[in-house]
Order: sequence, then structure tokens, then C-alpha cells
Amino acid sequence: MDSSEIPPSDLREEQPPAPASLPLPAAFLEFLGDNGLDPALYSKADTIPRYIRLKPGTESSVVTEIESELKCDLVKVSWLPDFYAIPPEIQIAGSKAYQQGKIYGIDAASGAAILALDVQPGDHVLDLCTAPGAKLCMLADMLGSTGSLTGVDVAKHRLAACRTMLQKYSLGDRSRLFVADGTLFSILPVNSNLGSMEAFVGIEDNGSIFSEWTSKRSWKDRQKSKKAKAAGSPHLPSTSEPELIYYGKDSGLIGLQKRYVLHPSTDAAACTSGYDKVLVDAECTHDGSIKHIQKFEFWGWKTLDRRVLNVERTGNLLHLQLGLLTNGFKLLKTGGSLVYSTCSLTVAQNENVVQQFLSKYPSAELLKIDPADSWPCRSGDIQKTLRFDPAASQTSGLFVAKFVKL
Ligand SMILES: C[S@@+](CC[C@H](N)C(=O)[O-])C[C@H]1O[C@@H](n2cnc3c(N)ncnc32)[C@H](O)[C@@H]1O
Repeated sequence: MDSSEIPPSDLREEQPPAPASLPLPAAFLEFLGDNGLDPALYSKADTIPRYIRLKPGTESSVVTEIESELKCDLVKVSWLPDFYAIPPEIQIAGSKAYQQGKIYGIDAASGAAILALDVQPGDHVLDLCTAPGAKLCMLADMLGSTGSLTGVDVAKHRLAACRTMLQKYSLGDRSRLFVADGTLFSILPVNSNLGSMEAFVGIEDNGSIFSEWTSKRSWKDRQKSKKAKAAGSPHLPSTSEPELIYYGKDSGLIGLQKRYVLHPSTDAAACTSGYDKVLVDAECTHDGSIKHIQKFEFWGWKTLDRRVLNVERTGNLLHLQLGLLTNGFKLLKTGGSLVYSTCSLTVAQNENVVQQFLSKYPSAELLKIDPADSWPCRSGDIQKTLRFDPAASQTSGLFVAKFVKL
């Protein structure tokens, strides 16, 4: 679809809102109103397809097999390689193709955010809010047998789901996963061309060397998490100590001293030895995700009120989003690029965050996302940023901005 077909938001406001097909509760309509969002965005909720991505390397004959198994057509997404649309009511979890790790569910707009990052062979990639991991899997797919992938999330149980995904899809060899606060995380990629690293390789040091990853935890680790649990929140790790819950056999860690891998970096070190690409798919109110909103029909609209619309939570979110974007940018090497995305459609969580960030960091510059010329999205309120409106794009709503570190 040509982005010029989609009217700018100020024109849309003059149209009477189309009735939403979902029974949106008054509090949510008020939230939309407060944020200048048209309820018509949700009017085609029931027709937005589900999307699946065929794992690269999977034979194309699988498409016909999946079609006969799921009893529906797989419609190729013309603007996104390896993506197919299926009717929204189709569940893929019971299918053989899913169980055998040939397909995974990921929204098309999420796929676009990953393509925007333009991952290149050999890149060191950081995914700062990684769980439950659909974008992480696609990033691992893009890297193939080169580079490295680091996933970070503050919620350990959600990060464990990422580990399961990476293992199921055989995508974890070059990956590592940290439970950590993304606003403070400061571990750089293991960079095999760092001269100083040689001094650390293969030195026996009473178990402080990374050996092959095993799901069995050491006595020391078990004691540590017991202490953390006793101290309070099970989800918030001690901020100074990120917890590594998985690393693959080609992640570059095996044989290295833990203190070499886990030591915090300085901003200056990140400029030379930081990540080539960073994704900040920030925590948000999820108001653009039709499927997320639909879930509250089942959980009860009161839960939506408490979890999504709570004013105090939203205020804290804005602070968190800016913190995540800022720290992700700090961990980027000079010349590297960062994609910031949220599945909120509010200006506060998107353009305003971008604006505040740009005003604080003159070394950050917005980049045009070239492939977007053929995507069903429109420009955000700041030039070069993108918005996938659910009804118009037939995807889950998403805001995407790309920066380069000068
Ligand atoms: C929108 S979801 C990310 C979705 C994910 N990128 C994917 O494609 O599956 C946001 C994630 O941010 C995590 N999060 C919230 N606060 C965080 C923080 N301070 N540091 C790191 N992750 C955080 C949440 O636990 C949640 O998993």
C-alpha cells in the first residue's frame, strides 16, 4: 500500500470514528481520547491476520504441507521475505511444522522492525528487552553462523522462555541471555579481535572459566538466587550483577574467564568495542497491539485498567523508555545503529521519547529506513520515524525509529 493513501492523523480526526468491533471499555476509550488516538484503529481487529515466519532453509514444499495441516491458505507477505499471513482464528501451536521448529509466530510489523536494523554478517547484536523472544529468533536467523547475539530482559521467567525458543529452533549457538535491568546493563560483546583477551583465555581459575553451558546450576548460583528471592522481588535482579542464564557453544564465552566477560564497560569503551546493532523494543502500554487488547476481553476489562491505563504506571513507563533507549545507545559502537520500537500508538511513548533523547544526545541522528518505502506504514510525527496503524497496515500496531551513533 502506498503510504500516501493513508490520511495524516489531523485529517482522520475530522472523520466520525468507525464503530469498533470490540466492546472497548469506557476507560480505554478515554485513554485513546487523552492520547489523540482514533478508536477506528481497532475497527478491523477481527480481520487482522496472524503471521508466521518460515525458518530460513526450510524447503518451500513445507508451505503446502502446512496449508493442508492447518486447513487454510498461507498468503505470502509480498513486502517481507519468509512471512506468511494466516486467518486470525488459526492456532499454529498444535501443528507439526511448529512443533518441529519450521515456523514461528511473529507479527509482520515486528519483522519490519528487525529488517530496519539491517543486520549484517559478523555483527554483534544486542536485544535489550528481549522476552518472550520472537524478534530475538529472527535476529538469530539473520545472523546465521556469524557474529553474536545478546538478549537482556528484567523478567527471569520471560527470559527463560527465550532460552526455550532459541533451543527449540536451534538458534542459540551464538547467543547469550542475561537477566538484567536494560537501563543499567553494561556488558560489551565478546570481541575476538581484542588483543588483551588472549591474556584471559584458558587460564584455570577455580571454576571461574566458562565451560560448556549446562542447565544444571552450580551450588554457588543456587545460593545466590535463594538470597535474591529472600531479599524481595523475584523479577528484579541485583542491578550491579546481571545473571547469565544461557550461552551457546559459539557465543565466544567458553574458555574465557568470567571476570573478563562480565566486567562492566565504560561509555568510552563501548564506542570502540560496543555492539554494531541494538534493538530497544521497549516495555509500553501495548495499546497498539490488537491481539494484546483482545486478551483483556477474556481477563476482564478491569485488568486492562489496572495493568495498562494506570496513570502512575504510564508515567514510570516514559522514564523507563527513555532510560532503555539511552542505555542501548551508550552500548552502541560509533557508526553502529539502533532501532527503538514500541507497540503503543501514543505520541508520548514514541515521538516524545525520541525528541527528548535527540535533544540530550547530539551524537545520535535519526536514519531513514530505506526498505520502508514499500511497507504498509506511514511517517510518524517526526520525519524518518514510522507508524504501522493496525487497520491500515493489517499488522499489529508498531512505532519504529532508527538512529545512528555519530
Ligand atoms: C514489548 S516486550 C518485548 C518483546 C520482545 N522484544 C519480543 O519480540 O518478543 C517488553 C519487555 O521488556 C521487559 N522489560 C521491562 N522493563 C525492563 C528493564 N528495565 N530492562 C529490561 N527489560 C525490561 C519486559 O519484561 C518485557 O519482556
